[in-house]
Amino acid sequence: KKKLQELSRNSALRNDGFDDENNDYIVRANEVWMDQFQIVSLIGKGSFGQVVKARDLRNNEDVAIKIIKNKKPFYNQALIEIRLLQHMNAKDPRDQYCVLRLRNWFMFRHHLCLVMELLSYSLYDLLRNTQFRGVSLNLVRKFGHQILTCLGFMALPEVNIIHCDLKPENVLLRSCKRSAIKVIDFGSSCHSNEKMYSYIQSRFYRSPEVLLGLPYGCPIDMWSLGCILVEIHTGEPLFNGTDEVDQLMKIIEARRLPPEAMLAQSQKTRKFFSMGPAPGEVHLRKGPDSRIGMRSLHTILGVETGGPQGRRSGEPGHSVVDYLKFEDLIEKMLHYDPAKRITPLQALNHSFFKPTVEAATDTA
Ligand SMILES: COc1ccc(N)cc1-c1cnc(N)c(C(=O)c2cccnc2)n1
Repeated sequence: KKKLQELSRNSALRNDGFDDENNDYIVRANEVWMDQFQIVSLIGKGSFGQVVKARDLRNNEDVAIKIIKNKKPFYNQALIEIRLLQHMNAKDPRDQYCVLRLRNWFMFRHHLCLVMELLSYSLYDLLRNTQFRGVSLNLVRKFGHQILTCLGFMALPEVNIIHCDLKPENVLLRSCKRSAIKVIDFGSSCHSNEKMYSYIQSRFYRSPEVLLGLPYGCPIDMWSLGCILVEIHTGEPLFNGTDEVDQLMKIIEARRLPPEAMLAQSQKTRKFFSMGPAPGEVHLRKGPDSRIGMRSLHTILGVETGGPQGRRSGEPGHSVVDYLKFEDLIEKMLHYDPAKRITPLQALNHSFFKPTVEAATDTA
């Protein structure tokens, strides 16, 4: 057995030559699997494995196949993703809540494979196509409404799932010609009452309660959404921390200090703050206290100065009134206290999503 392990470690003979040194399946274009799936091309790679575009010859449709790494931890996490996707798809039979559809799954050459509907580019790809200048407020409104519909569905008592990794890369256009989107990648997700990890969410989109190691729930996805909606309009991440401490510092610059109660409850406060002599007195460990509140949303969005970098000045749909509504919604999405943070259903009723007189009378 030792000899065989030695052999497989050193030689190219991994999984009979089907795998590379990262336990990823070696993707070969035009390969036909089980007389049904013809591999077309590689779409994306991640820690989980790879995603390929394929032709389902039996159902005559293009699909995306997520080929999970031939390694136990990735296999186990993918089984959770399958269970969550099946649960959500079953609760949304008419496909109304912008959740990725899982078509099928199977084992192939020791790789767990998830067959998914084929979507198009991600919001990150879209941002890149604007040279990171951002998309219009009207498009932000369309994307925001759909993602909130998805979060509202996930927060339903009979669904009760937290995404845990909402970011522009995980929101995909359904087709490159329309603004319809779907939320993907439930590989880090969990049921609200089955939380397994404390180290979750991609850093830029990580909520204060997760940064402070506090109990968390569905509101962590609302925090991420607040960061995402600002980013897709300005073109840049709202809080681009270089590490966890810097991440919270960047948040404090814009949102002032977290509530006393959250700091008192956190076991990680010392990581971010030094405590002053007076009770409740805190000082930032990194950077001067003077940075607190120095980067307001009002300025970042350019509410009264023609939008981000003044680039939207005079553009229809980008008036001060439009921006004041947008700023107010984001303020509520970025409440420190998860219990006070706006919920998806409340957000869907916010004035930012109400049609304006111009838009309503715009019969042109
Ligand atoms: C043509 O398809 C894509 C092109 C670009 C990007 N960024 C994603 C896709 C795409 C299309 N359909 C899908 N179902 C997926 C995924 O599910 C996916 C892609 C990368 C990582 N994780 C999931 N990804």
